Amino acid sequence: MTEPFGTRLAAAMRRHGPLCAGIDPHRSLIESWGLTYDVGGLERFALTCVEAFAGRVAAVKPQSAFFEVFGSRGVAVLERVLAELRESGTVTILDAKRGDIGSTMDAYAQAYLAPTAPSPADALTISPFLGYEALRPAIDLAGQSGRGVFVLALTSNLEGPSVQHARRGDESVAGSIVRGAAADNAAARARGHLGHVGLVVGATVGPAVAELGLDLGATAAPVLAPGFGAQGGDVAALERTFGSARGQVLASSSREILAAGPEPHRLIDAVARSADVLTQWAR
Ligand SMILES: O=C(O)c1cc(=O)[nH]c(=O)n1[C@@H]1O[C@H](COP(=O)(O)O)[C@@H](O)[C@H]1O
Repeated sequence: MTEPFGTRLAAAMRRHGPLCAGIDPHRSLIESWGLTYDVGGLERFALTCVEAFAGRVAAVKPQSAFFEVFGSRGVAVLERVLAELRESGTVTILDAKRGDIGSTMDAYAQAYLAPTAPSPADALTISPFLGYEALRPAIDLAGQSGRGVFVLALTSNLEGPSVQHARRGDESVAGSIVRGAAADNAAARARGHLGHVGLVVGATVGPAVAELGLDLGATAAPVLAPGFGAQGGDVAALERTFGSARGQVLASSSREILAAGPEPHRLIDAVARSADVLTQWAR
């Protein structure tokens, strides 16, 4: 894999619009598709998503938890999903929010981001709340392998601000994460490219980016913005939150798109509708 993650993702966003389609096989969704909530139903659901999304969307984000809930057979389905998306050339972001002490983080990095990873993704979501530098093995290995990471900064859930807005001196926790990503993307930024260290900033965080004084535009970070759709985030919310950094934003939507299933053509239409709206906004 020679081309860096940031440039591959930017090309996919230009081609398909800045939408990431999430594969979150909730029990209620599987059942609403007329499937049984078991490994067979999971597999049918997830592979239908692959059929609809592969080659049609900038990125696909399978949520690991919904596969892990079925044990090793569910993880095998996740591995198949990643393999089929990889074969189609679609950018994959595995949402597993890994974060641990550095020596353990190294094993997570080997598991998902190494050239030898058994079931690699193009990028992995990671959690910095054991300290940004604890993530170093994943950040560095991703860069070396042409892969990426998305570091949680301002999450879309109501509980996030109690940690992420906290300050030490003048700097908020989120601010220190944004500063870390900017430093790790400095070389890509100097070349005018997106870097391999992305940030997660929810589409629902409202004025927090501005209030905390975060300059996302200076980070060269791709910004994954979950919360678009089912959690209430829309284009107006994205504009309020990201403004001039809009060119870096990859909005992510799961339930709103998945509710259009099970017919693949309806999923394809749902993705196209969201991608169109986002493309108009990002211009
Ligand atoms: O990292 C994420 O993707 C994520 C971060 C965040 O702050 N909020 C958030 O909702 N997510 C994930 O994004 C997806 C949102 O799904 P929907 O609300 O159904 O679109 C879920 O897989 C969440 O785990």
